[in-house]
Amino acid sequence: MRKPIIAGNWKMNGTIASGSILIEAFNNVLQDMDLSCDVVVCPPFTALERAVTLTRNTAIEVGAQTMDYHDAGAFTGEISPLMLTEVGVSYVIIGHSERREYYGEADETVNAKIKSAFRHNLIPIVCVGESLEQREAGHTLEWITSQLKGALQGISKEQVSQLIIAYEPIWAIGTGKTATAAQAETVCKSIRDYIRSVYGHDVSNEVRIQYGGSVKSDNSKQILGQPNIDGALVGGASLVVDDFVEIIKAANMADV
Ligand SMILES: O=C[C@H](O)COP(=O)(O)O
Repeated sequence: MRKPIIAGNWKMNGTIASGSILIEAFNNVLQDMDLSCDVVVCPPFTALERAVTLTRNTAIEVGAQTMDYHDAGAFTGEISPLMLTEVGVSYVIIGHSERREYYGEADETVNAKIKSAFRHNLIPIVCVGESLEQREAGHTLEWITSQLKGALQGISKEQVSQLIIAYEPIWAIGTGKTATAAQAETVCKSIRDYIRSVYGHDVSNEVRIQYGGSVKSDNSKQILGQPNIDGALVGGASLVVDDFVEIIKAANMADV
């Protein structure tokens, strides 16, 4: 039985003040709910410390949107895993398609970041996903498998069972064009099959796989009801209290 996990990726949005208001609003609603899923918010770096303070003793955990894989050094502009753990962050998104596209993050970097995250007890949320061209050319599964192979090189079975894989088709991110529940399930199942083939049955049963890409309150129930989808990585809708709460409610009801 895998516990669903809903993570809100705020991307480069908001301020410390607006993020605090959002978290307080989530807290107000979630404290009265009987939560059976994990809830994570991933604000921009500058708002992380406040987010950790505001979520102390609540059901909400805090994640970062990326990090460097070095512990320290001459890496101007970067944030290290040590800096994240000092602030009290528990999760880190790694290899988001926007990082891959705009900042040249390759599978080798993603792999180094996952290893670094585990060295510092951060739980990685590892993103994979195909472009529209790849989907239309029928290369989706092959591409996702190659991304996973590169990302998970040298990662132990135990670590694979602890990380989160987020399947995010690039064409569905921020476009309002969601993958159908069936399309998302097909890819998430094939991810689980791949994990089974390399790491065995137990690991594949334990690893949690999220779907991300225009998840909203009105499509979350169907997506989260799929047998191989254990949660969602939510962008835009995670900035709207009612929408994010509805998605959490859908995960709470999902029979995974
Ligand atoms: O990390 C989140 C994803 O990129 C999805 O973003 P979106 O829900 O705005 O499409």
